[in-house]
Amino acid sequence: MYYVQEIADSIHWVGGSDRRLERFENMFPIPHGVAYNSYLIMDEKTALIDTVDSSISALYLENVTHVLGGRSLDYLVINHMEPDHCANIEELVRRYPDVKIVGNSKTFQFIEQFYSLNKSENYCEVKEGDQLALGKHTLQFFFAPMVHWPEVMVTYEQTEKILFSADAFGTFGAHPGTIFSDQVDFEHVYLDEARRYYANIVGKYGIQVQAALKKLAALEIRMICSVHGPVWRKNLAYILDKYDRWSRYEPEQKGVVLLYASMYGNTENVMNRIAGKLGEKGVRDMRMYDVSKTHPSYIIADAWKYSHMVIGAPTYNMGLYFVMEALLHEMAGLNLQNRKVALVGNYTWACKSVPILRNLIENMKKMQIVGKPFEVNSAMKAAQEPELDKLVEDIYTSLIADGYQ
Ligand SMILES: Cc1cc2nc3c(=O)[nH]c(=O)nc-3n(C[C@H](O)[C@H](O)[C@H](O)COP(=O)(O)O)c2cc1C
Repeated sequence: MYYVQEIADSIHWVGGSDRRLERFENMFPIPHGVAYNSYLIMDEKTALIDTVDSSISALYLENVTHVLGGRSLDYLVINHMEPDHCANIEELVRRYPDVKIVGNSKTFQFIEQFYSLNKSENYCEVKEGDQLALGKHTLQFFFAPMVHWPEVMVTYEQTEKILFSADAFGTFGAHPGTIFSDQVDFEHVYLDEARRYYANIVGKYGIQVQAALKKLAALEIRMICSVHGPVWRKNLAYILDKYDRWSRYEPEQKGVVLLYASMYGNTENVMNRIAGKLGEKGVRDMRMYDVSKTHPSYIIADAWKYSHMVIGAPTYNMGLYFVMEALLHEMAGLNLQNRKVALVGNYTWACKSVPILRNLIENMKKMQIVGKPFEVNSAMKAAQEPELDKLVEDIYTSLIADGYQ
């Protein structure tokens, strides 16, 4: 049976949550599920903003039917053509054959690639800044290309001053029973997942996010309605500030992420010793990951959060341990930049891990290698203690120079 909420005068949330799906995009674990939001405006004309994933189609269509209350659907606005928001376009057109589909030229190109609608007479193409009057409400469209697909646009409702923001400001995590960010302890319930969503899905496109934020700064926004996660009606500056920081690749927090690969425990031992020594110096903000154990999306999210990384890995078949190599390629692909990085390499007969690690890091933008990379020949020996202490001191000095307290 339907479940909907009116979020503003005549504007209804008609989405839902999926807590069964193991991996979002078949890649990212989602232990807290995921929410798919769609919004229906009931005015002289009716307008539905985006749709949802096929996993919740049945509930979604009941929601839409219930709110429409026997009326027809006049407009279907497609801000984003990713299938987790578009799965219901064909069914909606079948049910409401006269519905006007509102999008830009790229939207319609993608509709035709994904579906076999053959309903171009229903297309209502908009350009940057165009307006659509529904009665009391007027929608205005702004393009946000590559946040994070080329066709993406956002829709601004002028009367209630609501931004329907597509994937922007979204997060992993199903609705916990409430749909507004101020009804939960966002900082503890959602923030880590919002960062993981941003870093892994939108992170590559910092320049484009910055351009979109600049455009939106000209609007008075009272509510942000993303297609994932909670609706923002209070403290909007909080999430806007996070997006601004994340998209500038500026660390949120001074601190150290230690990530290592290790087969027999010798690299792990050195990483533990580094963390222990940093702890003795008073560093509290540290996260340590075995890259073979933790899904890369979590490590990448923390790399986005913290200012420093220590990366350790063994040499493997004259190269770098595969899992570490894959993770660093992923980080580079997501455009992570502006971090301070210390390196640890291990080998038994010829050390390749250090030069490869150095090369991968130096090929990323604005990365700074801290201290002298520490090489372990199979297992660390007591004679290397002063050298390790020096590296730890260099990491600590760099943290303090960055303002760590
Ligand atoms: C399949 C395999 C390939 C390896 N290839 C190399 C290599 O090309 N060069 C080298 O010096 N050591 C190589 N090693 C040795 C490890 O890098 C070395 O034993 C290291 O100390 C392991 O670190 P860990 O104790 O953290 O796992 C290889 C080890 C394995 C299991």
